Amino acid sequence: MQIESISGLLLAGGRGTRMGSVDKGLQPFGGSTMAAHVLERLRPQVANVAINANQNLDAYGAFGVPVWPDDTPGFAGPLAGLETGLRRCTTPYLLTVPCDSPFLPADLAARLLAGLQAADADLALAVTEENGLRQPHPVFCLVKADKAEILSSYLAAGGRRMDGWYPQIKVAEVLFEDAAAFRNINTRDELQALDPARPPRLADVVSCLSAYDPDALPVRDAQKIIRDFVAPVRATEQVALRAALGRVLAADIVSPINVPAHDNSAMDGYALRGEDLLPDAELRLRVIDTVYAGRASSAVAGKGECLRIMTGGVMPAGCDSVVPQEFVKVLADDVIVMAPGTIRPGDNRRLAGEDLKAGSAALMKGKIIRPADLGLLASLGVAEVPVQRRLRVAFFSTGDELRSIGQPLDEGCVYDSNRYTIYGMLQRLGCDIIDMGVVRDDPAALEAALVDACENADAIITSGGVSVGAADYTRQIMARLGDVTFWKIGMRPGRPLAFGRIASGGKSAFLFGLPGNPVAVMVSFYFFAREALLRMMGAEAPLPLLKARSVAAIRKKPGRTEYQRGVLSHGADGMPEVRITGSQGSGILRSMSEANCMVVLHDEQGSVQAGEMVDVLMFEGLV
Ligand SMILES: Nc1nc2c(c(=O)[nH]1)N[C@H]1C(S)=C(S)[C@@H](COP(=O)(O)OP(=O)(O)OC[C@H]3O[C@@H](n4cnc5c(N)ncnc54)[C@H](O)[C@@H]3O)O[C@H]1N2
Ligand code: MOO
Ligand SMILES: [Mg+2]
Repeated sequence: MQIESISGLLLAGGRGTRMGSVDKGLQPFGGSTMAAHVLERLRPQVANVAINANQNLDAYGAFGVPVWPDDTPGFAGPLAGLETGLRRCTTPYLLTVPCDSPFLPADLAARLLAGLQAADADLALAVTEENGLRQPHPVFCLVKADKAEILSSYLAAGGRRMDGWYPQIKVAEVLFEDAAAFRNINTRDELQALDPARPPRLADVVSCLSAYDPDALPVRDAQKIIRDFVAPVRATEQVALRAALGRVLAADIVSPINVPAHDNSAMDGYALRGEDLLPDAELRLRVIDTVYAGRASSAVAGKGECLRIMTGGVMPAGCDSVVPQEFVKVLADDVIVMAPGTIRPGDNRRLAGEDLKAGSAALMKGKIIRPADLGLLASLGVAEVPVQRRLRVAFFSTGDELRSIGQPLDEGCVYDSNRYTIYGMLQRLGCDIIDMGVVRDDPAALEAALVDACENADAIITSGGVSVGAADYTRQIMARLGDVTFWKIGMRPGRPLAFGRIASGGKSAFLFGLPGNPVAVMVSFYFFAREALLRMMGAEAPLPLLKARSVAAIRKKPGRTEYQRGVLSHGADGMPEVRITGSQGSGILRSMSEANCMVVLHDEQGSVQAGEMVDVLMFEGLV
């Protein structure tokens, strides 16, 4: 075996000066550390692994492999690490890799060995070609272990250059096509930018759009950015079956049994052998036993025999069909007759596993559990189910003019209604809510509220202050706390929207800064926040748009999406029809309350003629 002849050495002995004198290998990366990533890629390629390190020896020791500091003192560079490794190497070859190149090729050892052997060399190093220039990577090298002496005398003479001892040995270069695999990470910025566990930035997500104008953003682009940016919360919990109602299933549920477990009767009647049925003559059968649901019979029906059977009773041996009792004549206690053509073979038999087969997926991960699902799970005997942990959503209203219920309504003030509509919408989604009340138009208060929310919630919903008014501090503070962007969306109502992620105290939360107007807040919630929150909960539940006939003409300009409050009912022909209700001003909550749906008039749509079909979103049944 080739692997058996090679030992691996992770070079982690540097000072990491370019990263601010930190130990590079131990820097967090991709959910662990850079060294852990390199080790993971190196291990399968070699017989054994060791680490060359000069600081934090305990931390490196925690990887469970030998840790060797340089024999040559004074941070003499990677060559000192190579020397240390060669002297301790117990196999014919030593392969070195640096601790700051986490993407190293999976076939590094095999290809260097092939190159070394083909050239009958003592050392093989990796090279790549970038823009026609040959780029050597001398720290990715495979060396014959018996060259330790030569290297030691070079070091002892004060030599430090990686290639300084090449004249004394035979060196082979091995060309690798994938230059990116040798990328090394030198600065904190590179560390962040290349970290596979790094959450995307809004700028990354936005760059996927062909055209992006934050001041004229189409609804569907805003929805796409939000969808691509939010990430599901990973935590799950096990709950008792009833407690799972409305929760999001965290794993597929595989049926442990057939449902039903046996072939059984769908009718109260007589179980018989289909082959006994006569096409054109009356059939007379002898009743040999009775089968009740839950009490099977051991009797076996022979030719001309049947069993009385109840709905749900297990089909007796030999029988494959059931005739309902109202279709037969009972001649005596144990004799029935039936007319020809009353049933066909196989009728009224429910097959084992016709509901669910053992081993098949009964429910898929990501499903929001409804009453039917509870029943289905119960039919499998499942007592507990894994669900996503509830999403924690903090929300508050902003504005000096807002008063809470119970406070006197001072001049120029309004009662805070947004906190109640948001409460209702979040409750229906099944979130754990943190109601943070009203926050004054004061930068310090606003910042404190956002920081508090960020540290305690997965998502934050605010209302007000995202437009351009003089007291709208929200924008500046949100932008300061994280990666937040402000949009003017091509829609009515709900034009301004803030969206992003803020961070504080090592925690982060997705932020939806909804506009203050009471109808705009609801429309923005339903058409932007709802799907994103569901996605964070691990569920995909696109808005269920239906079609209805518009009773009257609706004026509409193409080029923006309009959400009009509507009342859906049934027309004279029984088909659904919708009429627009009340004033459509974005502060008029009464018409929102009167409505039972929203009429959605899309970007490209112009005015609607009476009788034309339009999309509607029903409020009832909407999570
Ligand atoms: N010059 C411009 N002015 C406005 C624009 C614009 O583009 N240029 N956009 C308008 C649109 S559209 C909307 S929507 C609002 C959004 O404004 P804000 O998000 O900054 O919200 P506020 O100014 O704080 O409040 C607007 C309105 O809503 C009432 N409100 C706010 N919060 C509540 C609450 N919790 N309960 C009840 N009512 C609330 C508030 O009193 C205001 O009347 O901006 C337009 N202006
Ligand atoms: O569009 Mo604003 O959002 O009019 O209320
Ligand atoms: Mg404002």
